[in-house]
Amino acid sequence: MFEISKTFTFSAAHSVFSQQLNPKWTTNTYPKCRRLPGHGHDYKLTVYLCSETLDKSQMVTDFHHLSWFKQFLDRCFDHKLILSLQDSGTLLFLKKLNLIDDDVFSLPEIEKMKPSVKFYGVETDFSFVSGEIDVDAIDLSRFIYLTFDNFSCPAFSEKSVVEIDFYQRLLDGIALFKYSPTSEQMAKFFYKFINKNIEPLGVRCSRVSISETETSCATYSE
Ligand SMILES: Nc1nc2c(c(=O)[nH]1)N=C([C@H](O)[C@H](O)COP(=O)(O)OP(=O)(O)OP(=O)(O)O)CN2
Repeated sequence: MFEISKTFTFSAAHSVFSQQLNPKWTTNTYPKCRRLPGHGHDYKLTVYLCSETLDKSQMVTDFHHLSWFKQFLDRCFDHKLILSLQDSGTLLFLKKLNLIDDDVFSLPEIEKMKPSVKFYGVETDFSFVSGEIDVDAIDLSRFIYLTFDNFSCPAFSEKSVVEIDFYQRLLDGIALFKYSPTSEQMAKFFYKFINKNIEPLGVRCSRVSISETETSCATYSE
């Protein structure tokens, strides 16, 4: 069996609402990773691909054949704040901004004008989808991961310019993850996503490792 690996980096923040520290095992009992505004990491993500045989280039596959994944990371993870749809704090925050109601995401009107935003998502079967939200609301239960870009809205007053800038910076910067954004859940997400999308290339992702810091790492394989 051959195995190759390629390492990617991206900078992102997350809020780990699920953190619960056991005082018997740590002197740091305050779960600081739960803080809602999030904390950032320079993530290091290593993707391992395996194959029994080599292709016509005498490779498992060319390292460049992962450039689609690099593009996905740059567009959907780099400089995002990853929040969880399981986190009651995240849901309350988005509800207070009139962005969600139950499981439905929609854009609030700004001074009677209708905004629009592009979305990039990974659905529950791990397929990638993209589109535009304007008048339509979207059902959040379709997604394991959802992020936004290019929020825009016509502006006719100084007040709406400020409000549009607020929603643009907020929405272009947040990503909603179905699970808690721990290294473990993110490693599993990337493993499943890569395997779903790399199948036509004739190779398999054997594992994914993620490091948030120089000294910590989580790996997922099946
Ligand atoms: N098993 C996991 N443990 C922790 C995770 C995780 O995803 N899986 N995440 C965190 C936090 O995100 C934290 O910011 C990073 O972890 P940590 O290694 O504790 O980082 P520090 O730099 O604060 O560690 P020190 O070695 O104490 O300086 C926490 N745990």
